[in-house]
Amino acid sequence: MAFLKELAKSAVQSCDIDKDLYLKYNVKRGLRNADFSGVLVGLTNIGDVVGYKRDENGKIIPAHGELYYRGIELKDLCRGFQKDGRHGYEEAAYLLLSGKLPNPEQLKEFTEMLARERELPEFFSKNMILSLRGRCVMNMLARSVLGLYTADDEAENYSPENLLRQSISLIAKFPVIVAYAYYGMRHSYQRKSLIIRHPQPELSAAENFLYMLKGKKYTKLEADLLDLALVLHAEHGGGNNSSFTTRVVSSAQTDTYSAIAAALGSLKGGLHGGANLKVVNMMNNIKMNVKNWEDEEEVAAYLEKILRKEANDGTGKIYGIGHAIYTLSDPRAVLLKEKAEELAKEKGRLDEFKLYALIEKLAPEVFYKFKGSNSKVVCANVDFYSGFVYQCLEIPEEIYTPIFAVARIAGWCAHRIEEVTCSSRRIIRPAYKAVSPKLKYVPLRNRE
Ligand SMILES: CC(=O)SCCNC(=O)CCNC(=O)[C@H](O)C(C)(C)COP(=O)(O)OP(=O)(O)OC[C@H]1O[C@@H](n2cnc3c(N)ncnc32)[C@H](O)[C@@H]1OP(=O)(O)O
Ligand SMILES: O=C([O-])CC(=O)C(=O)O
Repeated sequence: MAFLKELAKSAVQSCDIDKDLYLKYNVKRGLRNADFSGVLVGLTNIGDVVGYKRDENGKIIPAHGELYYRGIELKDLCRGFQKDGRHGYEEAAYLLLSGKLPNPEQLKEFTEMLARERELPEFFSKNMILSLRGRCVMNMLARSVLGLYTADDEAENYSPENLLRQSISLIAKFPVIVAYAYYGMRHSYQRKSLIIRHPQPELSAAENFLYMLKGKKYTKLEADLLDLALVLHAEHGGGNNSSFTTRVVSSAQTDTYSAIAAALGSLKGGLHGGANLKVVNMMNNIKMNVKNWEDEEEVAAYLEKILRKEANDGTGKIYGIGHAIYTLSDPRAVLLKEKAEELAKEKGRLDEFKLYALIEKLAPEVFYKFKGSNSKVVCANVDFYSGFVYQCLEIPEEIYTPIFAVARIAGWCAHRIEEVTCSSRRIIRPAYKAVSPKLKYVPLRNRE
């Protein structure tokens, strides 16, 4: 232990870089400009995330968020399939992958192809169920994705048709693997029964996922809500951490499974997709420590305590709040909140919903007071309400972040195809300036 402690001290000392050096060399920390906008690093035809406007001098003007999948506004897409009374994830995935909305025949064929592709390769299925020990479903999913490489005879074929075939297969298999991995984890770590349900081809992606998790015990509203959550999480431009990871790894001309395993590692992070579970844990902490959930002063004081690193997990983060692009609102959080309220009423959890809504209202005010008037404009992001929705759906919390992956696999695949096939592609290789002094090599015998 003492040796490791010493080693860690030395590592930390030799890793630290003065913030002023970033200014001196004009390096954008986190690839973010001083006005909080992102450094432009790529072009895409897939998703467009709009979080602010600019005035004639180029200054950022906060605005309500808009999200477009292949040029179509997300809220219009959602209203479209909701109005028809059908599920929308298959349509969204088709749109993201192909660039166009499907006609009825194309949607039928694509849906049937997805349903067929849900079956896992037999050797893999048996092997996985028996050997998938692990405590983290995201990591189990990443390992399974790498395992699928072995089952794919065309794993290294980068033709557009093959990339699409692999994409459809992964979109179809992700929910199945997550359900099996969850039950495998529960079996090996919590000593509970191992439940294996076979995927049902006649069900939509959302229904089939609920079926594999809970059997037939789900309502129409629950399936509709999960479908909406999948559509809302399917894509978010090229710059979000996991899609950018997919693009960086894909730009080196590696295989689909390696690129997607890397994206999963990114999404798991607590500042990205992992925030949905962090929000639920934070809310549990708030519920325990705030006596009156309707008292604005008491709630605000506790949020300030979180920012001061004196409460919750001590990181100073209010999870589910803030976004790299959105300022006044995240359109996905707006759409999810609407439905979350409906669901909370049905489930008798309106008190909790109201506490979420109060925190959504108070967090930006508390944040500005704490950070000062030049701080960035923050709002609730998609992760703020999603965990609450999954709680209402009685989905185990171990798979909150995996659900994000089940949805985002469509966006990752679209970005991979764009990165690999685009005629203007180049390996992504930015520059790092070395700021450490040059030292002389000292022979081992002469060192202290
Ligand atoms: C699907 C998604 O990935 S949505 C995002 C999910 N993540 C979360 O909800 C975690 C909480 N939020 C955050 O950490 C951030 O808002 C992020 C990571 C989402 C966006 O980050 P950025 O746009 O890079 O903002 P950045 O982290 O530079 O924030 C600027 C400052 O505000 C602070 N800040 C931003 N959001 C928060 C927050 N929710 N709580 C506390 N402080 C925050 C940062 O710590 C930073 O402070 P500093 O200048 O003193 O270092
Ligand atoms: O865009 C981001 O930085 C994070 C996000 O909301 C997402 O990936 O859905």
